[in-house]
Amino acid sequence: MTLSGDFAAAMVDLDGTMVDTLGDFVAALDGALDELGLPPVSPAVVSQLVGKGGEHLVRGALLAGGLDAHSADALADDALLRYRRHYDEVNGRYAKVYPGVAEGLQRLRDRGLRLACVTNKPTAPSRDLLRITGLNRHFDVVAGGDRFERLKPDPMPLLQTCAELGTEPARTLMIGDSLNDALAARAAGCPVVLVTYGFNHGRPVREVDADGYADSIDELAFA
Ligand SMILES: O=C(O)COP(=O)(O)O
Ligand SMILES: [Mg+2]
Repeated sequence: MTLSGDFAAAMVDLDGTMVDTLGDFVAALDGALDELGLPPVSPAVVSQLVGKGGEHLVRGALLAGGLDAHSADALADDALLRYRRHYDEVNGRYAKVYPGVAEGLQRLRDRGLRLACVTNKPTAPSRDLLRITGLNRHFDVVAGGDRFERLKPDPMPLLQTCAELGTEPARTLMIGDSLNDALAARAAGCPVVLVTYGFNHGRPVREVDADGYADSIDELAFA
């Protein structure tokens, strides 16, 4: 797809946009659930829970495992700690970079855009995953969810990242895979393109209001 505008930078989401991390999420959740004596959750359920941060993922997995809301809330903090420990262990093991990502990021850089990774995943595992996949060399900034008071879909992570990049939101393209990214971008005043292969909370991504949709980051062209 072709974008028109004078872009100074791009903010790129991580899970579902650059890297298919479903296998890592499933393995880490299963490790935590097993310690708690709970059954594993299916990848299909996990894929609908990804993108809104670890708290949302773990609570959703507990509910999907049959716990009622009260029991899920009571277990949530403990389960989250176990999940994060397992995630750090498996981070990158089952992850796959989507086709066209490395090439697409290189093309954005060749156009002179500065790049930031803006994800609801915490910063440390995000940096590790970008290093493991070799994508880290493209990024000036890696902004994980723990750096901000509020996660996407709040515009705060995008606005603060634009400030760090020194770019105006209107000239900073958001590339994401979900409603979460699109809502954050709209509220921040950033143009937004959604990739068509990601998670989007289990819903068709073209239902989401965005400036465009791309089958790969490498497909992005500029007028
Ligand atoms: O939910 C998460 O932990 C991360 O999701 P995101 O990289 O798509 O923001
Ligand atoms: Mg995502």
